[in-house]
Amino acid sequence: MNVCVIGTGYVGLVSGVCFSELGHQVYCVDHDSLKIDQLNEGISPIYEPGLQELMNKNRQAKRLIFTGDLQKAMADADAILIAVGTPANRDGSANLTFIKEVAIEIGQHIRPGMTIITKSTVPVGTNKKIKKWITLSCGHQQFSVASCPEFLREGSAIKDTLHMERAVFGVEDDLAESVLRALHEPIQTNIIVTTIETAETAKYAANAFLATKISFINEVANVCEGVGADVQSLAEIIGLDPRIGPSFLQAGVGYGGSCFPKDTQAFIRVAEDAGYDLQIVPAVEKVNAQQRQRLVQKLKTVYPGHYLREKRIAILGLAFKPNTDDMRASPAFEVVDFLQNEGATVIAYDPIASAQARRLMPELELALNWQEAVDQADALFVLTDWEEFKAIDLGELKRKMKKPVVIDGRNIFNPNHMKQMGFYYDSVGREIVDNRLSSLDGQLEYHSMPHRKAK
Ligand SMILES: NC(=O)c1ccc[n+]([C@@H]2O[C@H](COP(=O)([O-])OP(=O)(O)OC[C@H]3O[C@@H](n4cnc5c(N)ncnc54)[C@H](O)[C@@H]3O)[C@@H](O)[C@H]2O)c1
Ligand SMILES: O=c1ccn([C@@H]2O[C@H](COP(=O)(O)OP(=O)(O)O[C@H]3O[C@H](CO)[C@@H](O)[C@H](O)[C@H]3O)[C@@H](O)[C@H]2O)c(=O)[nH]1
Repeated sequence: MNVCVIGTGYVGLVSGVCFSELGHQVYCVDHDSLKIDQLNEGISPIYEPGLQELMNKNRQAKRLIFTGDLQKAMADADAILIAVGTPANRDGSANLTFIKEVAIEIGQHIRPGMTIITKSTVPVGTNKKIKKWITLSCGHQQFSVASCPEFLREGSAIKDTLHMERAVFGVEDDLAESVLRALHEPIQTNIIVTTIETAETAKYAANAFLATKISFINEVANVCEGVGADVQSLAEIIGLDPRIGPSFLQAGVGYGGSCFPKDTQAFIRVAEDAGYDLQIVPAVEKVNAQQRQRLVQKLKTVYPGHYLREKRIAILGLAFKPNTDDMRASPAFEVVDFLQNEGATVIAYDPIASAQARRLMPELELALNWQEAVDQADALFVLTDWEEFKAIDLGELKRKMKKPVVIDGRNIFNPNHMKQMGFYYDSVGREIVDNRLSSLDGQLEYHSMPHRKAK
């Protein structure tokens, strides 16, 4: 079938590439002409494993075309996918400016029988508005709208699309359902056909639930620190119960990214508009914000008072998660800010996100590799669980650092191993090894066991 995808960001580009891989003829449109030029040169503007290769394979097969010309892209389209951004307004509600612009532009080129499918994450009622905006623009209603929310994760977006766990079709009529079925035809998956309102709300509910799991395990981790329990072992124990499940129970510095922070906020606003005051989701956000603060405070144990002045602090990991260059709402922003405000000199390294960091954090000193970042550092924070960091030679790490202090915001190292190696090591919610400081031979100014509760 002929498909037009509007927006070539993380969702639009991945959808366009994957639907062309499935055999559809796909036009991808963006109003950012630099992006379109780059794509036409065969360069993906985002880092996503396998994306550039699959994109070029389908470009060469002429199944995938990038253009800034919406009219041309829509000319023969059966399905038009909207995949533009829905960032947060100041009050947390979803900003629909891009959606409205696109709807009006679609109305200028639409032909009877076309189906407009929203992939962007939008508040309930948005597809009705899209229908209204298109109608006002084209003067008729001989088209269908549908909500097909996107559930891909960055870092595994191709796999998540080609092998999706479910496809949700929020439809208003049989035409929209048949178009969505044909679009997804080669994919073996669970298909749920429902109302547009349910599909729209399901996306927010899914993200709010996943964020809740993370904040829940982070709270449990904080309790673990007080009672001397180990959150990773605990997560395994509770995760073996199929009613709970093992995923999204990784404690750490909290969630970031372009979705959870903005979608939890938007969901709160959606509920408010519907006359319901959400209780759980605001608490999830609060725990997430607190989690970053707790991590940086851990350094106070080592360097009290004006504890960071003239200290050199290394950061490993700037992306909000591994296998992406995306830094949107990354915990790194808050951690770096905090350390710099305390007078520390911060030097960071990320295997992929450094180019983004140069743009988004121009003041931040960037290292070319982890060795350069940790060289002569008084402490190291791990903020992203890249495989590269898990494989770090701990002997080399210790030799390079001025003080062997590691605060691990992603629990990537083994606490006992770190202790044996003579590190001062703290992580999130893991058993505190009682004599972890004794091996440092007085290298550190301050020794205490802050997490053990006095009984
Ligand atoms: N990033 C994810 O992992 C993810 C996953 C699921 C859902 N979503 C949702 O999908 C939507 C898109 O997210 P994203 O991360 O891909 O955003 P993005 O910012 O990476 O990409 C959006 C693209 O749309 C383009 N655009 C904006 N207005 C346009 C217009 N009028 N015409 C043509 N192009 C236009 C922008 O230039 C940009 O390239 C959001 O609603 C988001 O919440 C994102
Ligand atoms: O156990 C966990 C799992 C994740 N995270 C963090 O949570 C954030 C989000 O991770 P993840 O969900 O893997 O990445 P996203 O690409 O943001 O994907 C989420 O947001 C997308 C946009 O809506 C949805 O499509 C996906 O289904 C949903 O998982 C990251 O900072 C992770 O480090 C944790 O701290 N602990």
